Amino acid sequence: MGRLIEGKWHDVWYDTKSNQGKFKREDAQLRNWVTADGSAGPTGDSGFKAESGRYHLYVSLACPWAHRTLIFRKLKQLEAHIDVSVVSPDMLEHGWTFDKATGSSGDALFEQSYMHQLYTRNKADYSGRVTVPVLWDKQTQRIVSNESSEIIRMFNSAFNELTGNTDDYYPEALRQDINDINEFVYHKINNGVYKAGFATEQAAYEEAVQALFEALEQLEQRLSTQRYLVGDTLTEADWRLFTTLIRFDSVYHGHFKCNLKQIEDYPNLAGYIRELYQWPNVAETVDFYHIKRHYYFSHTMINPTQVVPVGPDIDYTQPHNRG
Ligand SMILES: N[C@@H](CCC(=O)N[C@@H](CS)C(=O)NCC(=O)O)C(=O)O
Repeated sequence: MGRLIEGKWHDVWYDTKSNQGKFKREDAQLRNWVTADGSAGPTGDSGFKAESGRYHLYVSLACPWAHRTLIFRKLKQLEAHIDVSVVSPDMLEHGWTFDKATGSSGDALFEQSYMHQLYTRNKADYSGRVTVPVLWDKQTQRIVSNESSEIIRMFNSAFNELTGNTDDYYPEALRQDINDINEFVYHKINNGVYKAGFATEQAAYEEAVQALFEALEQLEQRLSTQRYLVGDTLTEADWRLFTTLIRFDSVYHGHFKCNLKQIEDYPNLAGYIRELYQWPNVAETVDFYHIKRHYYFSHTMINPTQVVPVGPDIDYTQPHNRG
């Protein structure tokens, strides 16, 4: 794990010392948008028109943020239009790699060894973390975006004319409600598990775990009276929650010490993740080998032996019993 400083790779862990042992996530820096006509999106430059074969998606199958983009690629039938490279689950001194011997598909575009080389290809003197997912533009040879929440919005609508798929996971009428629940889920759950897992002081850890489990209780209640996070419409908010919940019992519960309960202990949440897991084409985006291997093997300051646990053994194909 490390970061680029003016284009040079440095192998450093997150700095929690200056922040009372608390993990603080940095904002993604590369924030352009693919749009149907190539006009500028809410941020960044124009010139990224939705075209078949023009964009390439770099992901880790372990990463919950990258996982969102893989799900949207399936839901919106973009497989024929956007190809993918998968990094190795092992993220050690070089950060994300394309080492085929340890589970990467290889870098389909440039046959590079390391993800940080893609960032310096985009900007030679780049400074910042080298994260996945990344959406790359083959035409301008630039990174369009390294922010998953925005990549899924592009996938949701920009390519509709190409695919003919007009399913909408961010419908106009529900946007305020979706934004509100996203905000809650992001801070308390998606990033909440990381705040617990990467905390380096007891108080910081306990604070994060309390907030996380209070939030899970609230979601369990919410799903007792409605099918999805925003009423009875499945939206992006559900997919954003799903990628954290599906990793919870396998890695966050043990590795990140989020162990007051498992998701399996919450009847509504347990049924809900099964329903989403069983959604057409979604199960094939879930790879528990990459998920467990990445966290337990890469975070050597949390798990120095790098031993990956065998369990838990959970059947997500069981009936979800949600009507
Ligand atoms: N805001 C980003 C966060 C992505 C992110 O943090 N990805 C993790 C993998 S789960 C990563 O690449 N971490 C490497 C690092 O922080 O150095 C997004 O949602 O796309």
